[in-house]
Amino acid sequence: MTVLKEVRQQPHINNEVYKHSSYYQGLIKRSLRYLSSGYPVHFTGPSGIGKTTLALHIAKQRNRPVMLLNGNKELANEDLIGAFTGYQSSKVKDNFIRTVYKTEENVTESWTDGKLLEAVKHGYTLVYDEFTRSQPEANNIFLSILEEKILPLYGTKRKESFIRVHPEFSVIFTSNPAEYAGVFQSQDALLDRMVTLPLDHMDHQAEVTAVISKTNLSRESAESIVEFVVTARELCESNDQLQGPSLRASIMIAEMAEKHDIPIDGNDEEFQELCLDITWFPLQTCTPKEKQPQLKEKLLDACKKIKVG
Ligand SMILES: Nc1ncnc2c1ncn2[C@@H]1O[C@H](COP(=O)(O)OP(=O)(O)OP(=O)(O)O)[C@@H](O)[C@H]1O
Repeated sequence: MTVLKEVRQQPHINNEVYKHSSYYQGLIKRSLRYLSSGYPVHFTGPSGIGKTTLALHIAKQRNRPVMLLNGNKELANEDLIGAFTGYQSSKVKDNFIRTVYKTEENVTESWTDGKLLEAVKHGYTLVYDEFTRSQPEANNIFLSILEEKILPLYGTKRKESFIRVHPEFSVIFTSNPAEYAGVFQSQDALLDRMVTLPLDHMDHQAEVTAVISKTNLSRESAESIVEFVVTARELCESNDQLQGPSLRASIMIAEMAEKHDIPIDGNDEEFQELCLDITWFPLQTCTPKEKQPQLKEKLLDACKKIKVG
């Protein structure tokens, strides 16, 4: 199970993108409103568009400890609630009177709280990333949390049968749409209890700001890279959620060029290779086979147009 606990050390999130975008400011304000009214928020959209970053940013605004939980198909109730993890024994030897030797041994089972139990008990903000990757059975527990505000402790051999959810506890879910491989169809009942906000790729300016905030590149360089990636994205023919190269592609090209002193110049062979390496595969996944040969040419043409300075 991949569980990362972020309690005191909150992840550093550069919020330049959100600061300068009225779209994100509105989204953040509304999300915080839903969360503070007890409704979980769910960001859904294609890979690499910034769902997790946004969820963590919003979680941080709530001024409660933030816990990040990654969905995966191995996630089980004992990871979420907790489990008895072994035995603790203590032994007392009493030889105070020489002729009398007394020993007393106590054995108790030791319990470790699961991540969800900890978050629910102490009122953390939980970011449940890619929750649809977990088995629906594991996610069922969220129904009681969201509806009855209790966390049932079934199957744990604990004396109490449930614990009450802390009033400050809240959850932000993220997911890629259900068509993605390896993702389980999420339960309707669970989706019915959250406010689902579909996200799409960032707009051009927001994407440029994100690239600048991740590198030391000039605005002009970031603009050229994003322009190329957006052109590549627009070449994508599929209507489903596999939408070609994402913001991640723009950041990768920018970081690689910066780190390895590759000139941001469409006539430079190394830069052309970089453009193709980063965008070709995601583009291929959303293009019919018969159109793929021409596509490489189109990508290269778009890359060749880049000239900074
Ligand atoms: N506001 C932002 N400012 C700067 N960089 C950002 C911002 N949002 C996202 N990024 C960067 O874009 C990349 C993708 O972001 P993120 O992982 O949040 O996307 P995602 O939609 O959750 O992706 P996936 O579905 O694959 O998990 C990361 O490198 C992240 O740091």
